[in-house]
Amino acid sequence: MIRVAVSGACGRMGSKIIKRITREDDMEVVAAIEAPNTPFKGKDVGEVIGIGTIGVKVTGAEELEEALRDSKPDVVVDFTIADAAVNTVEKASKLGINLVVGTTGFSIEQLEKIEKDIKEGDVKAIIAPNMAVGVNVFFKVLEELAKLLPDYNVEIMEAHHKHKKDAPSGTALRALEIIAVATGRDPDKVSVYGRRGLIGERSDDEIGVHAIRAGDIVGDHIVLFAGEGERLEVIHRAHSREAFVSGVIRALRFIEKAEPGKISNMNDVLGIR
Ligand SMILES: NC(=O)c1ccc[n+]([C@@H]2O[C@H](COP(=O)([O-])OP(=O)(O)OC[C@H]3O[C@@H](n4cnc5c(N)ncnc54)[C@H](O)[C@@H]3O)[C@@H](O)[C@H]2O)c1
Ligand SMILES: O=C(O)C1=N[C@H](C(=O)O)CCC1
Repeated sequence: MIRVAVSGACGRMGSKIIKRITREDDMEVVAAIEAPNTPFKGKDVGEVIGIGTIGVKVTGAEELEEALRDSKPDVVVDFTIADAAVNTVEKASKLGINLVVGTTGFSIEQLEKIEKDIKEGDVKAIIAPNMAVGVNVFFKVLEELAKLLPDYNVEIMEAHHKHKKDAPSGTALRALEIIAVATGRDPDKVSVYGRRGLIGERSDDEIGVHAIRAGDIVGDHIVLFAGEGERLEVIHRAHSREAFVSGVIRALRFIEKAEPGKISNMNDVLGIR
């Protein structure tokens, strides 16, 4: 049995991950962590998320370390916000517990700290801004297209629900990085986030990144490659969060095979080269 602690347990993703784990034969939820001083503290997480009692009480993140020591998970899954995920990685790494992190919105400094903690703890970790299988194939297609169409103008557009806190999405930022690196550009130098005013002509080098927030959109990503008289568009649309949850389950089954002390991604899980 894979013993799993879920941080962000009552959120949109955390609750769906817990529901799915309870239906799998080879894994079980052993801890449910929520925001510090959560009103759900002490309640059975199954009751809170509407699946009935599962025998795991919600713990506030102020007691994260004790909760991890007591419940002895093999893996901590984190779908929270960047600051919280950095803390999860620090505590889990110190305790030698493996990690599956789907949280997005990290700063460069936060990513450096995460990398350092995982290295020092010598734990196995899968961190990916998008766990959907289709998105990870989409990344591979983007890399190939960027090499095939190096002088086409690239624009990246993403749309998500109105509750999403970070922008642009982690997925859009990964697409930017993949396309820029594949064409020998520095993503930080060529990215242009939205456009407004008398900005002059577009340079061929730049890559535009645009974020839409509206209603209950689960997650759309559109990348267009435009040349003279034509454009090629690659689109991924998530219809349901189950697409991400399925990726989390695959990551949980893979993690024992990941390299310790290093951050693995969904390419490693899915065998995409
Ligand atoms: N990698 C992927 O496939 C993928 C898919 C969907 C969402 N995400 C990312 O996952 C994150 C969460 O998304 P969501 O839609 O579930 O958000 P959400 O707001 O519904 O859920 C986040 C939960 O984390 C809790 N939380 C806040 N601070 C905490 C702390 N210190 N410790 C523990 N829990 C804490 C919140 O109370 C909330 O219940 C976002 O960064 C989002 O971009 C990634
Ligand atoms: O709902 C969200 O928030 C999502 N965030 C991820 C991102 O930022 O890329 C992936 C899909 C859903």
